[in-house]
Amino acid sequence: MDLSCNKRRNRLKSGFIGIIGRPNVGKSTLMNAILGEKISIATDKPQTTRNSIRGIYTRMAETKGQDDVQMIFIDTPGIHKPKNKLGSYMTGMAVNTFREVEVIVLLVDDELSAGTGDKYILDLLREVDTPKILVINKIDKLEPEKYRRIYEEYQSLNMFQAIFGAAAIQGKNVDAILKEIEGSLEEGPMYFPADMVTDHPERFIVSEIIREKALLYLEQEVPHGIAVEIESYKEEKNLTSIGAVIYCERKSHKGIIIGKEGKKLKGIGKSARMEIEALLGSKVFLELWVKVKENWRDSDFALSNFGYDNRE
Ligand SMILES: Nc1nc2c(ncn2[C@@H]2O[C@H](COP(=O)(O)OP(=O)(O)OP(=O)(O)O)[C@@H](O)[C@H]2O)c(=O)[nH]1
Repeated sequence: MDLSCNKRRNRLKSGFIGIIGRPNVGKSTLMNAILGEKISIATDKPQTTRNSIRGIYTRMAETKGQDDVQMIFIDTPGIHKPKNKLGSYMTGMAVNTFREVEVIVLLVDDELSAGTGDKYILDLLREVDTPKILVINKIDKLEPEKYRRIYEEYQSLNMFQAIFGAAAIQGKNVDAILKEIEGSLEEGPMYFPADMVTDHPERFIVSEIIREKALLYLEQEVPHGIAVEIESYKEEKNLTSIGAVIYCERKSHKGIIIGKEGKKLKGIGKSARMEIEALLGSKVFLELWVKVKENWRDSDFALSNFGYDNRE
């Protein structure tokens, strides 16, 4: 009898997966559905995600003979034709991601012929031979006929090893997507401990929550020229004190963010605080300031200052 097989550990399949797609298509929502935790912020305003955020999905096999799996997801910034330096930075980061990952998951929610910018992404994708999976997201609100058209249009490109319909917001078909990804992974190392869901420090997630709340509260006329910087972060027994600055590009925006009698800023602070308290599991004292930094999206200095510098 071969006793050695009793000691044999399950095989581990692991790898990096890039979730890509046009702004607002549901990438963050899909990643959150996979991870079951809120790692990446999701709003209905495009270009919400600026940094590549890693989410780590680990599944340890329940029975012998099954594989253990670790998938490290990279939630890339919305890709679009660059209009300024921040735009170039975001696109540059996304293209680098295509080359580094084991699998690319492209999310779409419309027909290519709708001219929504997916063509631009496809052109970039053609440059790499990484395996690609297509996810047609938001099927909960797509007419079946339209879904069929999107499906056929993408299928005719012969670029994808599999095409799925999904409703990330309901977690619909997420398991099937995971299974397909798993099929493309090879035996590899355990990159992160099994209980880790992100390699980003809590501070960063906190700043993203504040940015999300600010975007949700702001009027249409304030563009995406806001950034959040955590100035102080002090953890005490049952209280975390956080001081953060919301930077905007124009003086007139500052007034909008603060609102009449400071009401808007208070609202942003309150909803951010409640979510941060849930994240940290402690009481939070959150102080917010608003400062103007003109044209920060076109300034190399400000970009690297806010952590958006991709030059090694
Ligand atoms: N109806 C419907 N809405 C969805 C679905 N998935 C995402 N959304 C919504 O679409 C909006 C954008 O979702 P995000 O996950 O922030 O999109 P994103 O692609 O990460 O956006 P960027 O960060 O701008 O690149 C949010 O309002 C989501 O709630 C879905 O399956 N169905």
